[in-house]
Order: sequence, then C-alpha cells, then structure tokens
Amino acid sequence: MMTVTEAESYDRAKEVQQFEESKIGVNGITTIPRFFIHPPDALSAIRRSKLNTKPDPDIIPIIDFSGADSEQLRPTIVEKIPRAPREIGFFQVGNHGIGADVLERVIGAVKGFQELPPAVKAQFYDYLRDRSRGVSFSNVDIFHSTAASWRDTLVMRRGPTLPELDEFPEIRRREALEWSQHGKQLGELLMGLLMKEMTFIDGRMMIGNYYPYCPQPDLTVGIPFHTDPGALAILLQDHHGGLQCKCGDDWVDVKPVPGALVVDIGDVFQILSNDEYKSMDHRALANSSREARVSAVVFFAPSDRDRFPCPTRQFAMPNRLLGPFPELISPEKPARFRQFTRADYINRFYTKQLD
Ligand SMILES: O=C(O)CCC(=O)C(=O)O
Ligand SMILES: [Fe+2]
Repeated sequence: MMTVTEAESYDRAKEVQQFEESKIGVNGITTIPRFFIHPPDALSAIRRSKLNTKPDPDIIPIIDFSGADSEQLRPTIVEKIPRAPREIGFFQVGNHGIGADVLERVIGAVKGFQELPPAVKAQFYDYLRDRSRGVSFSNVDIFHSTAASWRDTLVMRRGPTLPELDEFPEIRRREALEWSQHGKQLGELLMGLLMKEMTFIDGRMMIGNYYPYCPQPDLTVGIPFHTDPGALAILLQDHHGGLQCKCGDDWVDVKPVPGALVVDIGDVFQILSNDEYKSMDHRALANSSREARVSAVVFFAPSDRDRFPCPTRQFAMPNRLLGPFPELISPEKPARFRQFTRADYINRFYTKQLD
C-alpha cells in the first residue's frame, strides 16, 4: 500500500514528460512507469471480468460477404446482419475481397514500423498534439487518461485531407496505401449495406496498434474499455487475439478468424441511426505474451464531401449540425440524441478519455 508521503512526492507530470521526451513508446520498457498503473478499483473490476469472459464464438457472427458487390446478392447479405451489429455493435466479415496477402502485409508493416530502431521511429513521435502531421506515432492517451495503456499507436490520416505521400514512413508506404484503398472500398460497401444515408462518411484515419509484451500485465491494460467515437471502424487483428467486446454484463473474446475483418459500430453511427445500431464498449488487456500483438484499424467519420466537394473545405464548416437522420425519427421513435456540430465532434474525438 502506498503511503501518503509517497503519493505526494510522486511527480506524475514530470514522469509523463520524460516518457514523452524519450520518444520511444513502451516497446522494450522492462518495468512499467507508475502512470501506466490503473487505479485499484479499475484493476479489480478487470480481474473480476476476466473470470467471466466468454470465448463463445457464436456471439459475434461472421458474415460471408461473397457477392456483396452484386446488386442481386446484396439483399441476402443484408439479411445475414441480424442482431449484430444492431444490438452487439460488432461483427466479422469474411470473403470481403481483400486478399490474405494484403492483410498479412498490413500486420507486417505495423510491426515493422514499431520495431524500427528507436532513433528512426522517434522522428515520427508525436500524436494529436500536432494535427497537421499526416503520420505520427505515440502512446496516445498519456495526457488525458487517468492511467496510460501498454501500447504504441501509429496514426495515419487518410482523407478527406490526405497527408503527402512522403509523410509516410518510406518502408511502409506501399502497405499503407494499399490498406487505405481497400479499407475505403470496404467501408463504403458496409456503409451502403448498413444504411444508405451514410454517403457523406469518408473522413478516414488509419491506425496501427502495437501491444508489446507487458512485464506487469495485471497492473495496466492494452487499451481501456471505450466506444469508438467515429461512425464505423474496420479492424484487422493478428492471430494472437485480445480484442474483447461487452455483451450485456460480460466480456466476449472477439476471436481472430484468419482472413476476416472485425466491423465495429461507432458513436456517430449510433446517433445518426437514431439508436438503430449500437456503439459498444470494447477493450484489449495488456499483452502478457512475449510476442507483440498487432491490430490495424480504419476509422470512418462524417465529412461533407457531397455538399462541399472540395475535400479541405469540410473543416471550414465546423458548425454544420449532425444528428439522427430525419427519416429515422417518428412519433413512435422520437430523436434519441440531440444534434451536434462537427466542431463538437472533433473536439470530443481529440480529448475523449479512453477510460
Ligand atoms: O487492438 C484492438 O483490438 C482494439 C483497438 C481499438 O479498439 C481502437 O484502436 O479503437
Ligand atoms: Fe476502439
């Protein structure tokens, strides 16, 4: 048990600053700094929930997307999206048209980047503190979370304002672009299948999460429970697994299925759909295995491409109101959410605590 004097003498801000200035992230650190240690009540809730985690593969359906690009077959695929994501917020898609070789290259690229020599990687160190940068890596939530998490994140903004090609780490450029193009296509397909009104969702951010071995996995987490703030996320996880989503009172393992991608409904989708779809809590525990775990995610957020065709102008329209689609509001189902502006959304996106 920590004494009052110890607690008082701990200078968290200083330790965070030193970590930040080292620009190395968590990979390779052998004793976890104190600001990564989660509060005792959060840790005991995690311990309890680990005992209840359900590995049941049937809870999160795997939907076969063969033929999803054909007008005739589409309705049968839409029918296969039954309770999830409406109630669970997660499902997996197989036969989505993105080759296994592409997926393998994406995982390899995230891993390859994070395992570059620290001095090379450090050139990219910085996260949302400098939003003008198209590509950066960092430990994302050290400044606004109660406790930090054991992962390093590579962030790549792709659209509607694209980073310059040379902002991408050179050795990983090809993979980033390939993943971006495929992710965009699949995202559009999904959006059209789930809800036709979603055509103005094309703000994209790609991230690569790297969860290295954590020497004290019971004291911290890989990513704390959270909902994703955007509209939709497409997530690729490697064979380790580790993603869990909340289903009722229990946590459920989202098991890695070779070649499949996880689709996750975000807060914006829940709002625009007037609660038809749910944005659910998910998390990843700290990695206790010696081998790093990797996930790559493409997040989609609303932009105003249709109304304001110049891609950069949407950021100049921060006061446009977004809210449940009028066609989904009725006397039986009044609007469940108030309207919000893009400025509110962006602000929340960049300051949201993950715990
Ligand atoms: O790595 C994972 O499986 C989860 C990542 C995630 O939820 C996120 O980046 O928002
Ligand atoms: Fe997430």
